[in-house]
Amino acid sequence: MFMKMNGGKNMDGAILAGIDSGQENFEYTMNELAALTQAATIKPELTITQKLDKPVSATYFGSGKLNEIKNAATAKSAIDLIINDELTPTQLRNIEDQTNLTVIDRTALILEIFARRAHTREAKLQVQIASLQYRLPRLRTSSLNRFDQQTAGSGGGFTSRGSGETQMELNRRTIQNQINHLRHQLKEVEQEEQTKRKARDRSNLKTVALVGYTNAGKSTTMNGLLRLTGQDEEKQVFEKNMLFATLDTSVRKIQFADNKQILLSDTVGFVSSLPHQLVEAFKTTLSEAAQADLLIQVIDASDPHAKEMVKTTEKTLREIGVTGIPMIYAFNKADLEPQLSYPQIAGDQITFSAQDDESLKLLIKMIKKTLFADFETKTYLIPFDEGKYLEQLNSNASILNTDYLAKGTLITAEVSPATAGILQKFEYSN
Ligand SMILES: Nc1nc2c(ncn2[C@@H]2O[C@H](COP(=O)(O)OP(=O)(O)OP(=O)(O)O)[C@@H](O)[C@H]2O)c(=O)[nH]1
Ligand SMILES: [Mg+2]
Repeated sequence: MFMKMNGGKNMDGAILAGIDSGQENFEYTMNELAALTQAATIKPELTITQKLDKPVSATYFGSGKLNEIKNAATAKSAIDLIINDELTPTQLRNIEDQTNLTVIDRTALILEIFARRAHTREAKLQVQIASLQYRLPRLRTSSLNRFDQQTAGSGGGFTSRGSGETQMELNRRTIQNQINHLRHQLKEVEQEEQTKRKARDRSNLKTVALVGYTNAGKSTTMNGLLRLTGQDEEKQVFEKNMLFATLDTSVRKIQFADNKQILLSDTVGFVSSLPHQLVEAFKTTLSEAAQADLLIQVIDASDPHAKEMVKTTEKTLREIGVTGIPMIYAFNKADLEPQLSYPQIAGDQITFSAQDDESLKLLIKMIKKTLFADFETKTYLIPFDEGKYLEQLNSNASILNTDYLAKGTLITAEVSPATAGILQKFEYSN
């Protein structure tokens, strides 16, 4: 695992480098790389970029640029080189040979952060598989050996290498076996999750999924909604100012004051160019959103790159097959932007703060309006000996009025199409 000998107190320094081939969001992805670097507790010392139409196939950067990087690293006492792209195994090896730095590409960096943040068994297995998958073609890429090699089981580690050809073959086979073994375990865990999911589906509740960029405030929104609707504190999820605080999916039932209920899920956040190994390994976790009736895309409105983040989120959603689900665009952290007035709704957008109750109430209103548009107001006369239907209404529907007549209870409520179907025989007309 990538653990610092000093316990992370004096962070390693790194040179950040990338190729600018005219892509429109280059600067944004370099900034994001710096944030990811910090999330892996490495200190970005200096950023070096090269304008090139496409990377040099053997060494990624041109040789002059590699020299510049090497000299800069010496001047800054940096020992890591973090590159804004996924490198080929050859590029990785060549750059390490030429610079004597530990080369960490964007994929390895994100994998490392995920490895550190994974808490649930499912997330741990998913990260381990993705990490091994990344390592497999790169087994002999490096001659530097700064990181512990006992990583195969724990899922982390930027690099790994064998001492010779035979050792390498052995490593390769071992890793492949390990991947197979972990996949098998993951399947079992996923099946358990699947069973839970099926039970939830049977409950027939509308489901809402929070999606969006990492650190946008999804978990804070979830916790705010839970608190406001009086759910137990233990139902709260983990929220923190760091990239990829959440790596698993939490689903909670929420009952509003008018008895309407939903299932709300909070899950992994996105980042630009999420490594394909991770998308693959996390598919089941991510696909929670695919089953939702409504998506709430949480956006950090205080981030200057909010627009790009929306694009990234939508691209990732398409990649994991989440399309055609109604979406609320929730522009969060409005409290940090003095020029924004909040809470405020415009069409399918809300400007709000997940830490502000008035905001959350307005969000609830919006959720209800979208999800329960097909609810109808009906009046029923339920005979006294059919009490179970009355109970059902009282616990599931928003009751607008109740009266007691000689023949039974006269009750007016807002009901779902399903409930309306069941209660049709009691419908009251005067
Ligand atoms: N000022 C302010 N900070 C907020 C608001 N909402 C969330 N935050 C902060 O933003 C940080 C990230 O919040 P999370 O809820 O953990 O973000 P997330 O989207 O779940 O992030 P990941 O789990 O990493 O994908 C935390 O430090 C929150 O306290 C808000 O409305 N205003
Ligand atoms: Mg979260």
